[in-house]
Amino acid sequence: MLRDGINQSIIISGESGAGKTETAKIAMQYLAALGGANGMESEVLQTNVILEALGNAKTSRNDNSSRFGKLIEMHFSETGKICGAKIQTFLLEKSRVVRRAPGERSYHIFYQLCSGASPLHRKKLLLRDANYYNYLKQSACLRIDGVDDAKRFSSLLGALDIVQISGENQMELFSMLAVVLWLGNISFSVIDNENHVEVDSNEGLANAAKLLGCSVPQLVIALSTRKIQAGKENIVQRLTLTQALDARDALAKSIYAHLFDWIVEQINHSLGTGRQRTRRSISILDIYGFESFNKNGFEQFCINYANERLQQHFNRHLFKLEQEEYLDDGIDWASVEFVDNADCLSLFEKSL
Ligand SMILES: Nc1ncnc2c1ncn2[C@@H]1O[C@H](COP(=O)(O)OP(=O)(O)OP(=O)(O)O)[C@@H](O)[C@H]1O
Repeated sequence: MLRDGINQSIIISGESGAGKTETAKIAMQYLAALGGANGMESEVLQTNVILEALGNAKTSRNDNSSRFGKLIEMHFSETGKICGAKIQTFLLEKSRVVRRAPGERSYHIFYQLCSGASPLHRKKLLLRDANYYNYLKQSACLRIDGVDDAKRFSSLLGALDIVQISGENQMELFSMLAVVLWLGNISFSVIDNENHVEVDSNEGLANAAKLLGCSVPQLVIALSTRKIQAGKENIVQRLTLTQALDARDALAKSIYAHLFDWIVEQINHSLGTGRQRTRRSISILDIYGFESFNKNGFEQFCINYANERLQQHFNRHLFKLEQEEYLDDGIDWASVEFVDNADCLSLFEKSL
């Protein structure tokens, strides 16, 4: 980069468990050692701790599997010292927050928070142990051998401080995580023979509403009814049990995905603000591997197709991919929806 004045990129690809994330970290550590001078390098390295807590999880293949793609752009001064960085993330696996295969875990941060939060945090967040929450206990895997979640939580707090996420923002982050957990404990009762529901009045409902800053009736309306416009009139309809469970899970996934984007924004703010912007950069791309499922050819086709198209995405920035869960066969795998590109969309639809 310094010799030729040309920016460099390192693309790390491979299937899940191949070692992409570890390799990316080693590459970052190497660049930080070469270009370290003003403390910025330790900020850049600490971003890994935060992003792994929020974006990595135990899967059947890898105890620390990245469930998102990451592009980190490290900026250097004329003399080759790190002077800033920018992170872009892609394709967070949202469905993991509400559902996953047995023996796998949700995102590390939930277990870290439940086992490592201080008594004061626990009180403010109305927090219980991980095995109290349906979203966490459903896959019958709360711990990872050799991993101390409480210790990791303490490292996470240190990293959040180093990256200059304020105490107030840290509390907001933890509150929203607690909301997600309490949402999973909200249940519904069927009240008629058309399967319409009302929300059970339990502590999940009360705590989620309190942490969200809304009233219980407001949350009840949001989770159990929908508004339909008929002419000039708004008609409120009760949801069926399936619809209400979907609405609850969609809210949990959406909060988590926004939280993830928000923390990346905060990190970028901290790594970029007031620092010297240069044109010299080395980028490291770490994109997670799609697992291979041998159920049928169509799934394999989608996985291959997605991988191929992902490469093009990063090369040409032509279209946007959005991860969606593939619901109707009960398998929790990542299908891919192509957006903003008629070509890809029509090919994808044809395959369906
Ligand atoms: N260089 C290395 N030295 C020691 N162990 C490693 C190294 N690279 C990988 N491993 C081991 O392999 C495991 C999986 O590596 P890693 O998480 O980097 O895979 P990955 O390709 O990023 O997987 P995924 O796509 O699921 O995120 C690590 O947790 C670690 O135990």
